[in-house]
Amino acid sequence: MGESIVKVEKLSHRYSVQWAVRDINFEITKNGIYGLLGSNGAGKSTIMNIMCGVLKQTEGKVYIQGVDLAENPVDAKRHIGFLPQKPPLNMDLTVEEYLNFTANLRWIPAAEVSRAVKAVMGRCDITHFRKRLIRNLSGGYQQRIGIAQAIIHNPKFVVLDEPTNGLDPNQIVEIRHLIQEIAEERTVILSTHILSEVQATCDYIRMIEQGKLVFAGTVNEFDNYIVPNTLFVSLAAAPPVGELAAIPGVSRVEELGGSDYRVHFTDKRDVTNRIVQASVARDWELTEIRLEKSSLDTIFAELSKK
Ligand SMILES: Nc1ncnc2c1ncn2[C@@H]1O[C@H](COP(=O)(O)OP(=O)(O)OP(=O)(O)O)[C@@H](O)[C@H]1O
Repeated sequence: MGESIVKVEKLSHRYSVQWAVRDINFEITKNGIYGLLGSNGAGKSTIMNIMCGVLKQTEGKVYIQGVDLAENPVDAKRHIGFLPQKPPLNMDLTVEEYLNFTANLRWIPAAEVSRAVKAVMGRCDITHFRKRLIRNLSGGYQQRIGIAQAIIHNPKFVVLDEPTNGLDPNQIVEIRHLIQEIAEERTVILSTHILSEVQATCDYIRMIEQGKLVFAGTVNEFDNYIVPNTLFVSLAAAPPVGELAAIPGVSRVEELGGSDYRVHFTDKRDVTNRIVQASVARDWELTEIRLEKSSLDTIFAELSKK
């Protein structure tokens, strides 16, 4: 096991009377991209704000590189870069003015500010916009500036709260790419409520639901853990539903209207083959067959059962 990058111990947080986060424990010892996944209101921002020292927890401990965040916030924060859900941009500054300002906030020595700003603008591919007012840039570029301010002091640990939220599909691809680049040298934790976002960008998943940690592992482990168990099948020459249900391995068939069916199964590979073979043999005119992806709600329901 490598050195501890982040350790969260018995973390709980209460806003007035309601617990938003309850008894969260995890440790990160390997570099990579960690996805903090959970539906809206699950507690992701609360955990991230606490891990970055922006919100003081009700109970529990957070250690960054072994430094207790509550006891030595200045030391611990030198290792943290944070992009909150609402990027802290000053729209009336130019990109360069704003990054100079954030470099000072991050205790970069005066003699090194200009070099650090230049380096981070190059890293985030915003150098050509350095003289532009932030308000005049697109959402994707504003998000790049948000990421630039988070890494200007070269932290080991970067926290990005919903970094692709509100961006268009092209901007999402570009920001994901940038996140993957910056994660080559450091640990990144990002939050999202979109499962495909985690699958596209992350190496590891921490899943939170109703303030509790319900899964911690690699993206592959997550995909294997939550195996979909339904197929969508479309048959132009629809057979009596009993014939489909009689195929070995099929546990139940739902009629979705027209020529569409949802087939519940116990073994994916066998059932897919058998449906294709039966369709050819009996002229059912198969036009579509695909695994149905589990929604976050279904996954959460499955995880709660395990
Ligand atoms: N300042 C606050 N005062 C009271 N309750 C709050 C406050 N901030 C968050 N909450 C509540 O705490 C719970 C967790 O919220 P949090 O913002 O951490 O969730 P989230 O997973 O980040 O959701 P989202 O994706 O919608 O931002 C929610 O029930 C939310 O309503």
